[in-house]
Amino acid sequence: MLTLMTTKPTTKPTVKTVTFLILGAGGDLTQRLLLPGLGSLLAVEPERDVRVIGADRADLTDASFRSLVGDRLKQGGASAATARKVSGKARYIKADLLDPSALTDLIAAAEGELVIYFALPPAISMKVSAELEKLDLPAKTRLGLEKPFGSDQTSARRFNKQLQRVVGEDRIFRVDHFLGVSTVLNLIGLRFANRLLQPVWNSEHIERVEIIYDEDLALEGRAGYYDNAGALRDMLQSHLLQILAIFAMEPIASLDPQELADLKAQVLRATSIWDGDPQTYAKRARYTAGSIAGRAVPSYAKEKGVDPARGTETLAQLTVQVANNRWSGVPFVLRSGKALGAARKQIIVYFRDVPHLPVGFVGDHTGDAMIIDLKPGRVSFKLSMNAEGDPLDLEQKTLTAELANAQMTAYGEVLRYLLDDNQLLSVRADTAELCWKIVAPAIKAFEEDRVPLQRYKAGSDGPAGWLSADSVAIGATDTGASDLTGSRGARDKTKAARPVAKLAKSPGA
Ligand SMILES: O=C1O[C@H](COP(=O)(O)O)[C@@H](O)[C@H](O)[C@H]1O
Repeated sequence: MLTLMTTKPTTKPTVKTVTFLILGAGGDLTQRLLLPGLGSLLAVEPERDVRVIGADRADLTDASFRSLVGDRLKQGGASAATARKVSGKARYIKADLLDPSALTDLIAAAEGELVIYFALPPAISMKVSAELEKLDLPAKTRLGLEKPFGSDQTSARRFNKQLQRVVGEDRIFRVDHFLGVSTVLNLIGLRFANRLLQPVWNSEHIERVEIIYDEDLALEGRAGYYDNAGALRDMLQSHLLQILAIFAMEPIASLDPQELADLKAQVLRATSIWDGDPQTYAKRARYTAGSIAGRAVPSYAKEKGVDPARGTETLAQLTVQVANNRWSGVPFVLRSGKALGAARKQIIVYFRDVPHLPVGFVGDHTGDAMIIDLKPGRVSFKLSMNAEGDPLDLEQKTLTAELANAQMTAYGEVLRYLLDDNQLLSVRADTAELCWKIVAPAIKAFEEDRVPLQRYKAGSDGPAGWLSADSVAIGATDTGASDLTGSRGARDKTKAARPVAKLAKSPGA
C-alpha cells in the first residue's frame, strides 16, 4: 500500500475555550452529523475545551441533552472520558430562537469564543440572523451555516448580505462537508506535489473529467427536505461544483483560505453549462421500485412525504465547461443520484491519446485515465503497458494506491476548522452565489419541463446511455482490486470486467 498524502492540520490543537452554540439542537442534523462529527474530532484532539450549548423549542432538559451529547460523541469515536468531560459541561436552553431576549440569554451563557451553528431550515436561519443583527455579539463570534445557502442566486445574495450585517464575511463559515473529505485536500497535494501530474493538468492532455457521486442509499426519510431540492440542488449545485472548483483551479501558492477561495471563485466564474444548452447537457431521472443488495426499495413517488406531482429528480447529470485558457474544450460531467445499484464516488480524468504510437505496437493503448475514489480515498492510474508474453501487444493495467484515511469524519474536519477560526474549508459568499448562477439554466429547464424526467429502477445503474462506455466500464471495475505491479491475476480480473475502453469524442451529454 502506498500512502500519497495525509491531510495536515493547519493549526496545532489548542486549549482555548470555545462555546459551540447549536441553534436547532433537537433536530436530526445535530444528532446524526454534528455531535458525532464533534466526537470524531475529540477522538483525535481530546484536549479541546468545547462547551456545547443546545438551543431549541423542544422540551429537553440539561440532563437529557447531556446524555444525548455523551452518546453521540462516543458514537463519533470520542473516548468515554472525553465524552463525559464535554457532555458534563453541556447545557440545553429551551428557547424561541426568534425572540431577541432568548437569543441574548443564549449569548450570555457562552464562555470563551463563541461559535453559533445554525442547524435550522434556511428560512428560519434568515430570520434568526436578522434578530442577531440587533445584538452585541462577543468579539470573534463565528457563524456556522448549512447548505442550502439560498435557493437561487438572488436569495443567496440576500442571505449573504443579511449574514454580513451580523458579522464580517471572515467570520461566516458556510459548511460543505465535502470540503472536509480529506481526499479533496489530498487532491491539491496529489496535483501540486507531483511533477508528473502538474504539467498535464490542462486541456492539452486531458480530454474529459467526470465527477460522479452515485449513492446506493434511497430517500432515508428525508422527503421534507429532499422533495423540494432534488439531486441537482442537493448535490451538484453545492458539493460537486466545490470539487470541480478545487480540481480545476490555477496553481495555489499556499493553503491560505483567502487564496483558495479566490482561486475557486475564478474557476466558478468561468463555468457554465456546456454550449449554454441545458436541454441537451442537463439530464434528470427518478427511481422506480426495485431492490438494492436484496433490500426492497419503493418507488420514489410512493415514499412517505413525497408529492409525485413535483417532478423531483433523484438523479441529475450536468455537463459544464470551464471557459478559460486551461480548460477550454474540456467537458466536465457532474452526476449524482440516489438508490443506484452501486455506490460510486469518483473523479475520473480521461487523458488524450498519444499523438503517435510507434509502428510495430498493437493492442490497447487508448483510454488512459486517472481515477480518484473519494470514499475510501484511493487513486488509480489506468495506463497502457507492454503485455506479458508478446511485448509488442499493449494492454491496460491499473496501478492503485490508497490515499490516507481521514482521521475523523468529514463533519469533524469542517468543525475543527470552524472551531479554530480557519476558513480554509468553508464556502465564501461569492462562490455560493456563483454555484446558483451556474445551475440556474438547468433548474429553469427542469421546471419548464424542457428536459424529460426519465425513470430508472432502484438498484440499477441509472438510465442507459448517460455515461460513456469507458465510464460505465470503469464503474464496473473495482480499481482497488488491482495492484501496483499489475500482476496477471489482477489484470485478467480487470480485463474481464471491462470491455476495451474507447474514449467518446463527444462532450458526454
Ligand atoms: O449533503 C448531502 O450529502 C450526502 C452525501 O454525503 P455523504 O458524506 O453522506 O456520502 C447526501 O446523501 C445528501 O442527500 C446530501 O444532502
